[in-house]
Amino acid sequence: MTKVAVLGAGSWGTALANNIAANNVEVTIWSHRAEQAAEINQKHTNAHYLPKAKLHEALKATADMATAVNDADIVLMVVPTKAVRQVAQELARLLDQRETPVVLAHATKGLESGTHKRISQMIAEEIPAKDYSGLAVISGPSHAEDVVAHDLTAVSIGSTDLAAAQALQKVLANDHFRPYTNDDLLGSELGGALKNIIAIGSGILVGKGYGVNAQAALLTRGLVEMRRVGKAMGAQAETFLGLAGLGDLIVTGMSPNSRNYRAGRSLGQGQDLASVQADMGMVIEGVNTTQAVYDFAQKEGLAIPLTTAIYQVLYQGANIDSEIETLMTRPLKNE
Ligand SMILES: NC(=O)C1=CN([C@@H]2O[C@H](COP(=O)(O)OP(=O)(O)OC[C@H]3O[C@@H](n4cnc5c(N)ncnc54)[C@H](OP(=O)(O)O)[C@@H]3O)[C@@H](O)[C@H]2O)C=CC1
Ligand SMILES: O=C(CO)COP(=O)(O)O
Repeated sequence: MTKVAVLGAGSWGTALANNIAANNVEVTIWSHRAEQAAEINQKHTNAHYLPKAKLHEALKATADMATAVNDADIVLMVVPTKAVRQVAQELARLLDQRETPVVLAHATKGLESGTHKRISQMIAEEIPAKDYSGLAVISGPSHAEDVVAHDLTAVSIGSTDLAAAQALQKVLANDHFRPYTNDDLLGSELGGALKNIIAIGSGILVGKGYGVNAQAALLTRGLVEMRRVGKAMGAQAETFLGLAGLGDLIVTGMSPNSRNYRAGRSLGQGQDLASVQADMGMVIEGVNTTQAVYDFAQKEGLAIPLTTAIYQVLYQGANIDSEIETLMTRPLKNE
C-alpha cells in the first residue's frame, strides 16, 4: 500500500495530508515543531493554521523527518519558498540512505529571492536525481480552508514524468477533490507563483474601494503579464489558461481566504507592509515573488506595468493612487 510523507504542517500541508488520510492512504505529516505534531496526534486539530477544521483521526504527525520519510513512497514538500532549500537539504540526507527512490512533489508557490529560481530548480540542486523517480508540483485554485471544508476543488499536477503525476493524482482524488495532470511542470509552478502578485493588486483595489470592473481589468491584464513572464522563462503559454493559471488567478484574486488578496486589501486600506505581514501569521508569498519577478523583468527587458506598480507600492513606498493614475493614463493601446 502506498505511504505518503507530507513535509510542512502549515495550512496547505495539513489540508493536503488530511485529504490523503481521508482517502484511506497511510500518511504522516512532519512539523518542525514538536508541540504542533503532538496537537495533530492528540487533538486532531491544527488550531493556528486551520482553526475551524477537525482533522482525520488516521492522520499521523511527527517532529522527526526520518519517521515520516523512511518508509514513504511519495514525499510531498509543502513549506514556504524561503524554507525550501533547508528542508530539501535535510530530506536529501535521508533519501541518500534509502535503497529505493521516492516520487517527489511539492505544492509551494513562489520564486527564490535573488536567483528567481523555481521550487523544482532548488529541489534539483539540493537532492540528487538518483534519489527520486519523478518530480511533480500540485498547483491550481485551492485554498486550504475550503479544501478541509470539502468545497469542490480541482487542481493540476504538473510533471514531465506522467507516472509521478498519476501517483499523486491517485492518492489525492476523491468526490470533492479532483486533480488533473499535465506535462508542464515549469508553467504549473510559474502560474501558482505569479498569480500571487496580481492577487495582491486585486486586494489593493478592493481596499481602495474599487469594484469588480477594476478587479476584472486587473486580473485579465495581469494574466497577460503572467504569460509574458512565463514565456520568457520557458513555460507553455496554454498552461496559463488552465487551473494553474487562470483558475488560480480567479480564486486568489477574488477570495477573502487568500492571504495575498487580504494583504493587498489591508495595504489599500492604508496599513503598512510590515504590520500587514506581522498580522497575517502565515506566509504571503506574493511579496517576495514581486521582487523576484521585477528583477527578472528588468534583466530581460520585459514590460510588466502592473507588477511594476505593485513592486513600487511594496518596496519603494509609492503612493497607491498615483500608481493607479499612472497605469490608467499610459499611452492608449490595442489589446
Ligand atoms: N494555504 C493555502 O491555501 C495554499 C498554500 N499554498 C502554498 O503552500 C506553501 C505553504 O503555504 P502555507 O501552508 O499556506 O503556509 P503557512 O504559513 O500556513 O505555513 C507554513 C508552514 O511551514 C512551516 N515552516 C516554515 N519554515 C520552516 C522550516 N524552515 N522548516 C520546516 N517548516 C517550516 C511553518 O512552521 P511554523 O508554524 O513554525 O512557522 C508552517 O507550519 C506556500 O508556498 C503557499 O503559497 C498553495 C496552495 C494553497
Ligand atoms: O494559492 C493559493 C490558492 O490556490 C493560496 O493563495 P494565498 O497564499 O494567497 O492564500
